[in-house]
Amino acid sequence: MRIVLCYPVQPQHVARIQAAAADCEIVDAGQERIAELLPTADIYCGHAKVPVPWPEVVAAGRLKWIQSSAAGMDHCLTPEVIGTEIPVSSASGVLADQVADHTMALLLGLLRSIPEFVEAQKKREFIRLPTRDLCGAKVGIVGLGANGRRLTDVLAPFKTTMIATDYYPRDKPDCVAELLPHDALDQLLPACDIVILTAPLNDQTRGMIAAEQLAQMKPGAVLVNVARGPLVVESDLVDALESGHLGGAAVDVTEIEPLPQDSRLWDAPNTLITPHVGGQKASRIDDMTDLFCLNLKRYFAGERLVNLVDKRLGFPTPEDSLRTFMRNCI
Ligand SMILES: NC(=O)C1=CN([C@@H]2O[C@H](COP(=O)(O)OP(=O)(O)OC[C@H]3O[C@@H](n4cnc5c(N)ncnc54)[C@H](O)[C@@H]3O)[C@@H](O)[C@H]2O)C=CC1
Ligand SMILES: O=C(O)C(=O)CO
Repeated sequence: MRIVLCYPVQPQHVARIQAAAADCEIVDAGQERIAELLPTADIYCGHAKVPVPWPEVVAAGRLKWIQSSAAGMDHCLTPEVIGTEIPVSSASGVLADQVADHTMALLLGLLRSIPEFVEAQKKREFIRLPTRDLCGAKVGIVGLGANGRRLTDVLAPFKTTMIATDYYPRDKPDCVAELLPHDALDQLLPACDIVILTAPLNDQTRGMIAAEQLAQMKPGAVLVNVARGPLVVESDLVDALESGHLGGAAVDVTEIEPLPQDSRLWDAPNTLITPHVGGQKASRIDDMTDLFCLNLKRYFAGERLVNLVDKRLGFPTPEDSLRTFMRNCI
């Protein structure tokens, strides 16, 4: 069997994968050779950022399992892959701490006017500027998976009131006041001072925040997107910021990445943009390799994969999540 890798492994990671899959040939394709080598894979672990010939890969009939090295599955859940029996597992949970940290950095930076203070600092100006409070705010979280749940832990001490929506509205964390079904967005939006997007990108969520939803948000409310850019219709977001209806936006992800030089978002008022770094983490490759090795052992033992994705939905069910696996291990 041949395992093809497309995440930035080093020799020690390859050695660990080899130990977990003794009889397999391991090929580190990297981004440079993934399009060429994926059709030769029995098992694929990675996140190709270049176009991959999925119809050819599926037609070759060789691929038996995809382990994504990303939590977002939009890079590999093409119609061809969804239409096969090939199991797909996600990296959900591996980056949740960092995405929560980054969300807090964006949110607090925006509310406490940090970019304006940095600008003033550069000019050696010691001036007071208006700031806004996180404490006491009503925060809506759209998507209570690994990232959304970790974010509720981190937000809890800030004396906010949290409400959330999720596709599986169960196991409400104690710190969340209300957990609503995914189609109750029109209840969440008008109620919140801050709305944070942590849902996956799929046919249902693409463009879920457009002019109509932005108009439902409270005047002065803030939108934070740490999920995927296409959840939001970016031109509508810029309109809502320019009109002053929204009080600000913080985005780690944009419709097109890198954000095009001529995008209106660059100049939108009260907007913080980071270049999709929410999941950056010192131990990311080590932790991803841990998850892959765990799943390799389970795969060869004929056991159910951790983070097995429901391909129809595009994310793992709560029962298959890494969170449930970890809870059952304790
Ligand atoms: N900014 C970054 O660097 C990162 C971004 N991400 C993005 O964040 C997303 C979420 O990551 P995880 O929490 O790990 O995924 P996850 O798979 O653990 O959770 C997704 C959650 O969203 C819920 N959901 C699905 N459709 C929904 C809808 N229409 N409305 C509300 N909730 C819905 C699901 O029930 C699930 O609980 C990923 O799909 C990925 O696109 C993930 C990691 C890093
Ligand atoms: O894991 C993901 O989906 C990411 O976006 C990481 O950068």
